[in-house]
Amino acid sequence: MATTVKNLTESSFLESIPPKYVIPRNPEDLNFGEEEEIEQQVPTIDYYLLTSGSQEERSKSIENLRVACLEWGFFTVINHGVPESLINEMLNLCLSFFDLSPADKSDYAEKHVLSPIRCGTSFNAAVDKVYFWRDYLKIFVHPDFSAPLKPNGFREVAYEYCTRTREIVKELLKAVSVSLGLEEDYIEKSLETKSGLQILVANLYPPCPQPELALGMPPHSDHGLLTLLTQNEIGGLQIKHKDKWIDANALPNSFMVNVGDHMEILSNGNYKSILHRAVVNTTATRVSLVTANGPSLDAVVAPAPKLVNCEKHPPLYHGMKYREYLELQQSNQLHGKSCLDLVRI
Ligand SMILES: O=C(O)CCC(=O)C(=O)O
Ligand SMILES: [Fe+2]
Repeated sequence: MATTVKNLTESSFLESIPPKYVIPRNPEDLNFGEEEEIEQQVPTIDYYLLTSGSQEERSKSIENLRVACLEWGFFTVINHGVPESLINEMLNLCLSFFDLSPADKSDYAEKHVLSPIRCGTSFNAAVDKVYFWRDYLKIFVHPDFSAPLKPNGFREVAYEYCTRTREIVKELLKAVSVSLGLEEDYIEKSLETKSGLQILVANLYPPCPQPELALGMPPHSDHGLLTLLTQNEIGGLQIKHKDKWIDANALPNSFMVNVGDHMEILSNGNYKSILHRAVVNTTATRVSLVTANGPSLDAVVAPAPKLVNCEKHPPLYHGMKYREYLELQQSNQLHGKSCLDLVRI
């Protein structure tokens, strides 16, 4: 297995990064390190008002969600009801997983991209031309729940965490359906999200001696419908908004949510998946905790017929089975929206 970033940084004192981690700069990264401070404008969705508010509050929240998906592809969810203690426990257990010995992790190391438990470094070390400053653990947690045997307690806490976040996604998907002018249960029914794929991803970004030369994750969009992200107190997520990279600074006890490629396809391009990346820093280890929430693996995802009208709104994407898309995206280098480009008409 390729050396993890954690081992690289802990085994000796590093003054510079190995050449394999130096990211070639391209014009889209010109403002690297000069991100605009406009995080206060990132839309916020109050989950309590959306799900338990009055009819008027729900309608207003759905309208906020529509604008967030349309103009940003990204929003922050507050008042979601998941206890902070559960989130912290999950973050700590992920850190403990990365601390396990190589022998304890070997069963999961660099497995096939559709294996239920997989850990490794970079994005896909077998194909990455440059390595990213990131180690990861990816677990399929729905419709079948998997979990590593160690550390102790991981299984129980992950089960609870994933159940709670899936409930939030279910409610958000209903609201997104309505915001697109579809039946409330349209996404649930057409993409069989009751048996939808949920993947829990833990990302570890150890301190990096030359953060301006490396990236934790390259610019990319996510597969699936909605990705929920939380992190320890260290920031690093950036989103591309109106052609500029901006820091996505989390509000306390919130989830950052991004629109995934399959939402873009289903909405026939009305809601675009958002490009994002992770930057690293010299001083602190960052851990981010992601749940990727998608259709059923066997669902064929295509634009909703109601959003297609041959003259004004022709279909913009071919249908493709989610399993095939996922395998394609995860097996190749992660690069912008290159996977989505393959299904664009
Ligand atoms: O750690 C982050 O901020 C980004 C993680 C991410 O984009 C992903 O896991 O897909
Ligand atoms: Fe992502």
